[in-house]
Amino acid sequence: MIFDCFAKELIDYDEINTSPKKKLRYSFQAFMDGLISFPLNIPGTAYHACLKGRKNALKVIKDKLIARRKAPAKSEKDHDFLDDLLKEVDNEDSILTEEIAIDMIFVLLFASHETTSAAVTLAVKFIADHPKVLDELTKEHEAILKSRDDKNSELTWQEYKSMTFTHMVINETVRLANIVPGIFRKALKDVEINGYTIPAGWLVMVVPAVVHLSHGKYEDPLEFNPWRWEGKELHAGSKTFMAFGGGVRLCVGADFAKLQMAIFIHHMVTKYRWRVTKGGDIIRKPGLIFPNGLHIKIAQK
Ligand code: HEM
Repeated sequence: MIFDCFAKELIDYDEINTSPKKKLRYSFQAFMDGLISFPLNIPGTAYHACLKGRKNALKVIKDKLIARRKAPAKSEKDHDFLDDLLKEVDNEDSILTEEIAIDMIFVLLFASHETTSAAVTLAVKFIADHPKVLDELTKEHEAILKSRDDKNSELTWQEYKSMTFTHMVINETVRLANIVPGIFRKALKDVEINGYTIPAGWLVMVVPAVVHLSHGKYEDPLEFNPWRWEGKELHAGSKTFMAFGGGVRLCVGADFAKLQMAIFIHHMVTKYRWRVTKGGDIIRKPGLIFPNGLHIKIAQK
């Protein structure tokens, strides 16, 4: 659902009505599955499928771009991110080229869909497993509804900002989830660390899970305990919290992902009750995978 929504907003791509074999999502799936794999490019390997998935996805995006050049959006209603990018490509002073625009859309589709959907799925599971968390969330969100002047209003930005406990739940979910298994940096100069030297030019892979699940950094690190965030900074990365990375390369979609999660939680806890009926096992491949899905029985409150 999240992928379909993104593909529509970015390039007006209709995933639902595309034939199964041509679905962009499957190209991304193959790309993801072989992203961290032995680089053996022969048919049948995950690496080969990964390269093929990337090629197919880039072709779909390029075809969209060519088609849009021929038939630009007619009205504001039809306008999407691709139109904005093409406007920028055509700007004389711009450094953006059509190739960069295609890569950008590819990266956004890749970076956005699996991450947010895995986080939302895990939040559903964690909340179902922890009734006290559900109670606290329900209190927070019902208070928002009660204090509204206009009962028909949608969620407002101010209301979103007031969801302190929800943000604690989101942080705790992504801390345990470690959705992105590794963050990469390059040493620009020799770096001395604990008696070792990382030579200039070396690639460093930071593994957030090592920090997030460390007994030295978090008490009972494997426990889902949103209250551990009480009084702590909830909206920035740090040396002990890097679910969205950190520094200048901090995830550009972090706020958007958290907003999506908060809106989802708002509707879930104010309108529904659910319980897990099947699945919920998790494996890493290297992203989070639910091999048997997460089946829930859901009913209106
Ligand atoms: C729960 C959801 C998400 C998680 C856990 C997540 C996590 C991350 C992490 C760990 C990084 C690496 C940051 C670093 O190197 O310091 C990253 C980068 C990035 N993310 Fe996300 N992300 C999420 C959702 C999104 C969404 C919704 C978008 C797009 C709308 C997005 C777009 C990006 C992009 C473009 C980068 C590359 C930024 C750069 O290198 O400058 N992410 N994300």
